[in-house]
Amino acid sequence: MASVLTIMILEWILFLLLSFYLDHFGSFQSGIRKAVLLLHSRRAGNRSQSAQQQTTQIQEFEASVEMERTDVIKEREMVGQLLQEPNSSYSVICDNLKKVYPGKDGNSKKIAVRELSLSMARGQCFGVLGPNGAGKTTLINMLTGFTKPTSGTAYIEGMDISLLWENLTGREHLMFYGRLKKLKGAKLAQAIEQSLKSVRLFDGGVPDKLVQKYSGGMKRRLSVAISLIGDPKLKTKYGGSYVLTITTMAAEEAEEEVAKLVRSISPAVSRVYRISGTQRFEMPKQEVSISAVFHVMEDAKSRMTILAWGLSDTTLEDVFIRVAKENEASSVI
Ligand SMILES: Nc1ncnc2c1ncn2[C@@H]1O[C@H](COP(=O)(O)OP(=O)(O)OP(=O)(O)O)[C@@H](O)[C@H]1O
Repeated sequence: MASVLTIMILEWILFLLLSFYLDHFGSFQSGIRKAVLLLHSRRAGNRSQSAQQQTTQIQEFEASVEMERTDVIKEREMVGQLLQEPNSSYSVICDNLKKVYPGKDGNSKKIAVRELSLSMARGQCFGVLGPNGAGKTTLINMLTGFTKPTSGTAYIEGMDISLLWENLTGREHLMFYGRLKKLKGAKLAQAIEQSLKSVRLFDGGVPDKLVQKYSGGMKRRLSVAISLIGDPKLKTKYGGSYVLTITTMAAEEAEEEVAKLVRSISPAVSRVYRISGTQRFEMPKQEVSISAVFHVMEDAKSRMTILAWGLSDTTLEDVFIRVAKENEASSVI
């Protein structure tokens, strides 16, 4: 009888401890993680750290104990190898790239990108997939210099991104990317000037200001210039056109007459927009001669009221509007 009672008391103590443990730490698996983490943070003398820091540590710790997939391990090894023996057929190499955003309004810090290592071969089309919040934008922003990595770095054509960006001027950025695209000397200088002008960053000493002094909009315009400098394939495909802008009275009849007139120059003309009497048209260069446009416009001016008109080459803005329109159309389909 005494031994039965002893066993019951022991069981009672055991279950009491077990229920206390589960109540405190949740499930077995996460409980073990948290318990180890708490132990770890206590050892490190972090008793006074806030709950916010603890949450971030939990995130990091859980990430580190998760088993890495074999392809991820292989990629990491590959990057290690490439960093030791540089290979020019890889144009982008990310080496343990990490981004942690600081916590705001009582929220904990956010690990957006966790020690990402990967290599992209030159000419390779590389897709980044992931659910909302997976860190795709943050990765691209780090690679394009809009966000500074918290740790780790990336090499683009062998150049370390952590040495760039905020302490360079707009002109220096374009010089860097122009050189990546094999432009040199006068051609490079010309391409830089053109790019800066096309995104309206040329005047007022703006090209020689540090990018850290640029506003958000100026940075975005610089990134458009960067993406197009030296390799205008994006621009040639969408930009092999003249742009004709004509302003008449804002009356349907006058506007339609102008549209008819412009279509007589080339059937492939397309109207970009029509706003209060101002219409913008695009005409494929191979089908239109500048002299024909002048001829038609002079004739039109003698017959109707043309308040203003102008002919120009496609600007980056036109290219952007066209690409955005095509995207919009394909997403509707
Ligand atoms: N500036 C910021 N400050 C704090 N947290 C941020 C900031 N930018 C992004 N985050 C957070 O970092 C995580 C990754 O965001 P990111 O925008 O990189 O994801 P994404 O994969 O591009 O998402 P989506 O597919 O929705 O565009 C998200 O949880 C997001 O809330």
